[in-house]
Amino acid sequence: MTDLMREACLIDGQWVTADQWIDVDDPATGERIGRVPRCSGAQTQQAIDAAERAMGSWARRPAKERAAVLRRYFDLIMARQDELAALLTREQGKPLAEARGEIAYAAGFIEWFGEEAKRVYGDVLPSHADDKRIVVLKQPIGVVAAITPWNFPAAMITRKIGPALAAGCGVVLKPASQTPFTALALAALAQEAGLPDGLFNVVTGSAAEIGDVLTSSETVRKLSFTGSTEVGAKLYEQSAPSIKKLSLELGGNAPFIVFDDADLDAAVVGAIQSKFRNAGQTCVCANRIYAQAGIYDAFVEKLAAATAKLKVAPGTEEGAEIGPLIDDKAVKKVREHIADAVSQGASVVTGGEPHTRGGRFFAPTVLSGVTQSMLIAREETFGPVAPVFRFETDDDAIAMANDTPFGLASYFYARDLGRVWRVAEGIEAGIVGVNTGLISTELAPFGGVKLSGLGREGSRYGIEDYLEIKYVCLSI
Ligand SMILES: NC(=O)c1ccc[n+]([C@@H]2O[C@H](COP(=O)([O-])OP(=O)(O)OC[C@H]3O[C@@H](n4cnc5c(N)ncnc54)[C@H](O)[C@@H]3O)[C@@H](O)[C@H]2O)c1
Ligand SMILES: O=C[C@H](O)CS(=O)(=O)O
Repeated sequence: MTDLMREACLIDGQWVTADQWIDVDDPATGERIGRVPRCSGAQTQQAIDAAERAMGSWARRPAKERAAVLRRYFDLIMARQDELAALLTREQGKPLAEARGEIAYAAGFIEWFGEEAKRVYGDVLPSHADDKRIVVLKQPIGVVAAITPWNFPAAMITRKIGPALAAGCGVVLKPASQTPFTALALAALAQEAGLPDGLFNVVTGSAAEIGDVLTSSETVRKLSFTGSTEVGAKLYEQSAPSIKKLSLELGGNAPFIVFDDADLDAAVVGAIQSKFRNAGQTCVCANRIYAQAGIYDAFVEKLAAATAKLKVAPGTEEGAEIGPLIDDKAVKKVREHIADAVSQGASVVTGGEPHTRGGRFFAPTVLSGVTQSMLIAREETFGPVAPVFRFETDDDAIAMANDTPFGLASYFYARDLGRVWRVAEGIEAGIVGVNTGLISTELAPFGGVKLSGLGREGSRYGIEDYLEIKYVCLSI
């Protein structure tokens, strides 16, 4: 059975190391769990060259054959779900139940795009002359560079390699240095599934050094990045000279609106699910909760009561619901947001302090009396803090929700049909959850507008970004 714990990188089908190493720690304990190579720029270039060599024959294989390999890959990931989840929790910290869910979600992208491989259709279009025929081909875009974040160490990877491999592309992946082991385990299983040597490469190391090689390479035709808007903008700029096709899944600042006709108990469940998943460390977490004046006090009371019941514990502990934050910097940002809000008049209804477990554990928190002028309204907290703002009218709610340069996810609870349509159409976001706090599925187009990014991942739309359209004009 394939060994999943790899302290080496995969380049051209070989597991390689480097002269220098990067330590990886367990966010729940701070203890070192292993190390990964600090790959060089030259090794990154070797990975690009390997991906280019391997993709030729892979793309020429019938789609049905590529699909069969991806199906085997899906089956292998699901067969090792528990071990992969345990590895993911050790390096990222999320509760084991959430990690198992992420592994299934991640495998879903491999399954979905394995099937989509067989449905990459071209066109024959009505011609402009009787001696001409117009044919449209769809072909793999070329070598893909993928750079991924630490908060979903499996799903953010397969959301990229799934469509890339299905389209016939070669891939070089740079995972986050905080969570490399899940990526390397996925690479080991890809080898077992039968992906050709060199088609899928994983390099760990200095983000800037590896990023420079990936963005400046003219062999790399596509960059798919998930992470902060700040880094995304930098990579966008670095990619410009080589005119790459980019997918950017960036930061968010999701509004969660509760109208006075909402089912309050359902809204509380949805707010808890959206806000506290992964201890608030997801790009689609409710970052600002707006409650209409007439139900504000009742909603805050219900939300605080449910929040106070959440179990804070290491992800491996039975019943854990809120794991540790990823690092000390994350704890510092949460504390800054709370302190700034309280200094401007907000109140801590529950939580508000680091958890008694110490380390990177933070008590799930509800703030009331929050206003748009506070840091927590303008920045992505990326932690377990639920700030509740009061609003009067529907127009006020839409205006406050849109008062951000971001536009990834948004949520609202209401039952009036006209209100649902007006708000869903008025919110500036790529994703709108109506009477639900959970929107994540490989079957839907995931992505943002404004500073939250470019492109969509998942769904039948997700493979288009890994294809080029070729117009063939036939003279007959
Ligand atoms: N839109 C989405 O789907 C989505 C999903 C998850 C996370 N995110 C966002 O990601 C952020 C948190 O994740 P993070 O802290 O890992 O983000 P980050 O931007 O710091 O890092 C993301 C990845 O980019 C790499 N990186 C950093 N600087 C780089 C550089 N100069 N050149 C090349 N690569 C570089 C990192 O090593 C990591 O692999 C949040 O803003 C969150 O909203 C967005
Ligand atoms: O952090 C953002 C991820 O995209 C989370 S999910 O895909 O919505 O689960």
